[in-house]
Amino acid sequence: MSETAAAAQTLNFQAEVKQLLHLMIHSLYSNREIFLRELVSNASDACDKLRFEALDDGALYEDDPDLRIRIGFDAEARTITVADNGIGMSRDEAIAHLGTIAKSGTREFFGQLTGDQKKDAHLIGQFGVGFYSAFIVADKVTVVSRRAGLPAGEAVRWECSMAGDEAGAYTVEQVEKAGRGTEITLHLREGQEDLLSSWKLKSLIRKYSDHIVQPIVMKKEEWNDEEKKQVLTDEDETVNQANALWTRSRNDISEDEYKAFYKHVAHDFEEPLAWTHSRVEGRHEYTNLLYVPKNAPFDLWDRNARHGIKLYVKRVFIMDDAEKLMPTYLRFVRGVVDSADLPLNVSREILQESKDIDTIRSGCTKKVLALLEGLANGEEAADKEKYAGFWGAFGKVLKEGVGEDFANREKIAGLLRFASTKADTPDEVVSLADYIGRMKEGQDKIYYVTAESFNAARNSPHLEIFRKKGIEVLLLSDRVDEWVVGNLAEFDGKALVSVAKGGLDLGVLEDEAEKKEAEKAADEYKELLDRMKASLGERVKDVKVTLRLTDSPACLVADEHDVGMNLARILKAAGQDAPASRPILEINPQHPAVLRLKYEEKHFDDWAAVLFDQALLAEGGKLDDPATFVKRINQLMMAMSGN
Ligand SMILES: Nc1ncnc2c1ncn2[C@@H]1O[C@H](COP(=O)(O)OP(=O)(O)OP(=O)(O)O)[C@@H](O)[C@H]1O
Repeated sequence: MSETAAAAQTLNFQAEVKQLLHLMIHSLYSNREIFLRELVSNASDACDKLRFEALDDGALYEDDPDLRIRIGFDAEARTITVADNGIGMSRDEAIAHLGTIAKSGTREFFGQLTGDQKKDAHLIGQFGVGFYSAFIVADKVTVVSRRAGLPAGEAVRWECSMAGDEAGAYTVEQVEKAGRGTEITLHLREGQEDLLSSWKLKSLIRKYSDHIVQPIVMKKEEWNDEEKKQVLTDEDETVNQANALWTRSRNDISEDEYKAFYKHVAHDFEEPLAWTHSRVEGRHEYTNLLYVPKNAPFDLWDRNARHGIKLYVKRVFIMDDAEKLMPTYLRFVRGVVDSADLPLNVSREILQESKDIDTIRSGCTKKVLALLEGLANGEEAADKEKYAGFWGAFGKVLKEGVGEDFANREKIAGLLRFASTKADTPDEVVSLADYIGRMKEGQDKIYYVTAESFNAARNSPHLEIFRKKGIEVLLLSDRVDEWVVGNLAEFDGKALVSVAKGGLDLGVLEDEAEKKEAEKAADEYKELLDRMKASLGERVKDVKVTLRLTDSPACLVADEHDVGMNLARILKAAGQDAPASRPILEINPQHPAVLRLKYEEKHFDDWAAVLFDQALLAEGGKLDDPATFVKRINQLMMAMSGN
């Protein structure tokens, strides 16, 4: 190792770390006890990693094969130490892991902070507080760590001291450390003295870290008659249960234990929304304990975001973030899968190919969908409330499943919730089953409209006839909704039909008299339709008399097999080529503006263009040439006022 690396060096924190430290202290103070949970959680992960790496290289255990976490305190020095004999950190790793935040989406996360302590505390919880939570209770933190496999002389000492509540820099230097692993010493702030007690620390461990797989040991205390107080002995005692929670039977695990374990695996601050725990036997034997979080993580939409499943094989930790274990549309699920059959040396590459993994994934997917169904259809009001919460946080992600998971499509479709014309509010509360239950006598289709915003959907002219007849229409305004309807042709035998595509066929809901009227109008208006078509030229595929409108003069519809207008716009915005297709302009023969057009000579082309453009605007489209549109409107207004 070079001289410079060995000498103490002062390095600056990444700007975001400084910000996080500051926020942590100010926003999380009322949750100060979590620091112990976070440090123990990291220590446990470090032990897991060592156990896994040692599968290939047993020498990493050195002469210390029993993994454990040790917690101690020194009342005089006012310190608490959390030590593990896990994988440890090299100097470079300490700099990278403790001096920077490498998570994707970090900048976006900081952009969301508001300065309101309560809200920010919540956000920080979602971001993951981790190691830095030590600074809630300590104003100086010293980390001494040696990576397994490195010689005793190549350990690193990392230290950061806060001046007031600010810390801008830390020091690293090379030191000796006999045992591998990490020892973190917290120099407590004023007012934290209550933490310097065996009783207090033990109760925190039992409360937050009971489920940790490795033993958490502390020195035993004994009553000393001479000193008339409890004194520490040299004897160790294990404070936690120290067994893998998921291997225990469901009946033996309390709600609180499940919740505490969730916070560890998910690095979440909040309690989970729901969980499913089962042992699957048969061709493949595995245990899964899967949680649905309450809130979306800050990086839900980041393609490189971590996935939340930890894979174990026969209780040996294999990997975090095993993305193959959950389909992408369930990427918010957190938890553990422990397989009895996979080889211990399984790698990400092997997972990609493994049929066993496919089976486990499909089993886990079913479990999560069943869990969600249980909430969605639950008798208890609390379940429904939970499902509404789930939908608010993850509904958009679940929608992706309709196109992604063919085998479970109908099930996923059953879990979807939409806004509709029934309530005419943006709240997504209507299931397809609700919709079908409310269908009109003789109605055999599920109608929907897609638009870029809820208001554009709600006010779409295409809804006029539906509103008049009291037929419910789903109002879809998420981008992903186009993907949903593009992949979901029917539900429960009922076709999903866009109200803005193809010829409107209301089947038996159609009024015969109206139909006749329209046919008559089509004959009567044939000449006008032809003239308009000729005038609009390339902009339209056809011009027809409509059945859809009651109030508006015109609307645009896509031909049956063409890409819908909203989807075409989304594709265009995403830089993708939508197949070029022209819309059909439908005109309302009852409307005075249309009636008038029959007799228009001089300004016919302007009228036709304005009708087209306003139909385009009404359904959320953008004008190619807004200036000309405005000019035409002005000209027509002047013409009407006799100028
Ligand atoms: N006891 C430890 N032994 C070895 N490495 C550690 C230890 N504690 C922390 N680290 C390293 O520092 C990194 C950062 O820890 P930190 O707790 O801040 O975040 P995290 O655990 O990765 O994620 P989260 O913020 O979600 O908790 C860890 O990923 C790990 O690589």
